[in-house]
Amino acid sequence: MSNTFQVDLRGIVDLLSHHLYASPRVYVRELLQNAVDAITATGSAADGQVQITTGEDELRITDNGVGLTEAQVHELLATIGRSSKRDELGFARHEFLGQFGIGLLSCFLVADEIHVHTRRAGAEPVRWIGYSDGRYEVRPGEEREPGTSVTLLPRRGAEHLLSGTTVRELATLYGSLLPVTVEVDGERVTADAVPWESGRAALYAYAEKVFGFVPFDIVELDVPQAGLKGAAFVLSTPVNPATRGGHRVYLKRMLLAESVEGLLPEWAFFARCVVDSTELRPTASREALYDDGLLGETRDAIADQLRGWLVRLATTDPRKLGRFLTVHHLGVKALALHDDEMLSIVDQWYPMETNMGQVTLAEFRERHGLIRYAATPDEFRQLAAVAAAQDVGLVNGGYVYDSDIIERLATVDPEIRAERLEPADLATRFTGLDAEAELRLRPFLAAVQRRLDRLGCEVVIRAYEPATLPALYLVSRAAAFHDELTASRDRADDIWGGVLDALATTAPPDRPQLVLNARNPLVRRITAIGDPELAGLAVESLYGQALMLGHHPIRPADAALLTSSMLGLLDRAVPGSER
Ligand SMILES: Nc1ncnc2c1ncn2[C@@H]1O[C@H](COP(=O)(O)OP(=O)(O)OP(=O)(O)O)[C@@H](O)[C@H]1O
Repeated sequence: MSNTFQVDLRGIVDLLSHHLYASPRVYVRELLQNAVDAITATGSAADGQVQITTGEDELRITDNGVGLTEAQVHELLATIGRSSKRDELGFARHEFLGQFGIGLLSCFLVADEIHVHTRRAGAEPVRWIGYSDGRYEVRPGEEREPGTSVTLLPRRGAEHLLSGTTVRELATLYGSLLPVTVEVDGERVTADAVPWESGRAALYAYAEKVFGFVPFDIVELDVPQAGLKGAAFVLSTPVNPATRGGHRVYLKRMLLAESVEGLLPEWAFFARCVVDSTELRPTASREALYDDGLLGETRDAIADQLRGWLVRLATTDPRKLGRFLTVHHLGVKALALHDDEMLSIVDQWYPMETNMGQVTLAEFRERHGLIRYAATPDEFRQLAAVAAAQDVGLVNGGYVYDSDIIERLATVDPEIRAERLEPADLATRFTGLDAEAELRLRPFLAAVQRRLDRLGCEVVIRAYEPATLPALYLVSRAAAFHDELTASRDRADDIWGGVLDALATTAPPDRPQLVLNARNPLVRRITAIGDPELAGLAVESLYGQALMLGHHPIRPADAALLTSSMLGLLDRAVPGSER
């Protein structure tokens, strides 16, 4: 025995109201959509008129569309899931907004009765009344022009959803770009033109009004395979790339939603779009885009257009690109750690701080071959001038993400070489003195070494540029670690002190170095004075100055030394004897 499924209308309405549609307010959209489809079916949308009137007891929407015959009323209005908008094979017909045959049911979210008064040209007028409990009646209708009026009698408690203000607001929201004329209580809610066909000035005004910001720039979007046109507004203030921005999407000129995701690739966090598409498909609730192959292609095409904008900006207006990166660099760089395209944009266009000025990594590679970088701002400050004087290019990798970006570039592209420069590496580039000079300076070095021994520092003398720099304090990473340990040891109690001592003994023995510059005139004079006490005070003072220059931490012992050397020098410098 074969039977037919029975459908419980209350169950269906409950399903729609609580699970399919996010809000009962969608009923206005569904009614508008039916009216527009009925007009589309006449083939002359330009003359399409949709009038909505609101009142105490009812809401009415009238269209001059195709209307329905009595047979169609039975077949289409009274059969859930039946739609005139599919072809014989059951596929959605391209020209219509609706496709599922359930939209009208959404009216039961706000009304207990739906009255449809309709006439098809050449047929008799019909009146259909549907009740939320699943009954319906069909009777002959009063004379009327071809077209349809749908009247809703509000459910108790839902009256506010049918009020003039709410309906005007909803009709404007969903329908303002529709290609027919829509009026609510005699007031037109449809615009004369879509924003992206109204010129750039109109687009700027649109962004400000609808999105609430003046865009940094506007990129016009055109994806023919999706019948998509629109605009991307580039944000003029930084945003967190993790907060996914939504886009305003229209399908066949009807608003799908104000905050649609998935239209842009993740890296395009800096843009908000408004688009209209004739080919992209909605989900059944019409609140999101159906994620199919076409959406993927569209995303790729929009990505290309945004990338094209960035590249164009780089060639036509690099200063503007610079401004863009100033605003969005944190986001752009954060994404560059995961996204190869962003990585390449950063590589090509983002100027980084180097000891040769602000240059992009791509330019830097061109000039220096290898990307040498300092991993912290302190290391950079220590090394920048000296490295520049030696003609060693150095990037400050100390800003957020910069070192990681440099390292990732080298991982992604085997052609790119990157190397972290350590202060100690620099010492190997300094020139040693000739044997005779070494011999001559030995007593001097031995004397000053004795004074600096207790600070754990080794004094050496080398010739290097710039000659204006008298001394450098160079710490290798291992030595820096060792220094931190000693500083902690000084502060720790006995138990921890023991542990730290054990660690310290395993730390490599390379001590921080105070490298005096044999090319510096002051250093030359210091090494030549016969007075060992004065020479000692001067070197201690240079030690303090080198510490500060490199932004090294000043330990209590360093501070004490600085004070005593300064006072000692003053004592020597100020003439007169104690009274
Ligand atoms: N104003 C109208 N004029 C003419 N026919 C209409 C009108 N409103 C509804 N209909 C007919 O009733 C059918 C069912 O409408 P309903 O809104 O339930 O579904 P749909 O529009 O086909 O699809 P969807 O569920 O995607 O909105 C429509 O396919 C259409 O044939």
